[in-house]
Amino acid sequence: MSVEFINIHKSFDEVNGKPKYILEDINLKIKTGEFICVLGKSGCGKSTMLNLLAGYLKPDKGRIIVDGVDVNGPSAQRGVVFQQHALFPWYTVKENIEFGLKLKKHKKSEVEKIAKQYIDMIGLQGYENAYPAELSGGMAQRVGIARALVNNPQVLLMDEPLGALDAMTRDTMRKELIRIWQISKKTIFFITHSVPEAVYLADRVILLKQGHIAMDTPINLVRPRDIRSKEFNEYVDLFSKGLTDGSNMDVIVE
Ligand SMILES: Nc1ncnc2c1ncn2[C@@H]1O[C@H](COP(=O)(O)OP(=O)(O)OP(=O)(O)O)[C@@H](O)[C@H]1O
Repeated sequence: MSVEFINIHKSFDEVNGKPKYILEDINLKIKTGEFICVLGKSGCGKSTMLNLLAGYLKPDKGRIIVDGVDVNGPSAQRGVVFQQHALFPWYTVKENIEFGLKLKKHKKSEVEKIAKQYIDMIGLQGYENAYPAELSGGMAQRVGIARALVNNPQVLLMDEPLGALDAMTRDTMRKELIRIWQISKKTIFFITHSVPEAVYLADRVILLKQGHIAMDTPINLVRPRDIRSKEFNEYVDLFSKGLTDGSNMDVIVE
């Protein structure tokens, strides 16, 4: 599904009777199946953009259009994965994945078949009956991703989904995510603080700065990407410079 932000303005407060815009005049077109990474300093409005697209927030002005239809609230077409995977601790891996489907009143045999398909996709065969407390952070996050995928959303919204993981697991999960994306062909809107993560994952990087799109840059590198290559690191330098402007930075440059 394609996504379009048109003239989006969003404020939470007013200053001297005027809205204090967190996002101001955001215009962005995302193609079906495109992997977009949004980079930006803390507080620049990344999550606000994601929450608007998810339908959790309403813009002051402007429209968000998904495949020709205005976003007016949350929809199963748009699956969300957060940094904290929010699994039900009292449910097993299989039950957590089945939960969303059960709500839609599928047949039991169908629910089991779909859950199995997603357990295979995330490589957790053998852990079907494990509880979240028995899983590593990376495994739990994979369950979180499967739970978002199970309703077959056409757009996947990911808010720092790998942020809480250690460096090695994070690296594995990036590769895993590319594999899942290549199989499922979803449109992905992915927020990160990590410049190399954005360069590794994205078809296109959007750099947000003080509520504006400061850069909108395609990554012209074949996959799988070599993080040690000169070209990869030229992109990392480009976005790092774009973010810092010589000022104090809170960006991870691994
Ligand atoms: N519900 C809300 N009410 C009031 N202010 C809010 C609300 N949500 C976000 N803000 C403010 O909007 C600004 C942007 O927040 P947002 O969470 O979008 O930033 P972010 O770029 O995702 O930051 P981070 O990288 O730290 O998650 C911040 O100044 C934040 O305090």
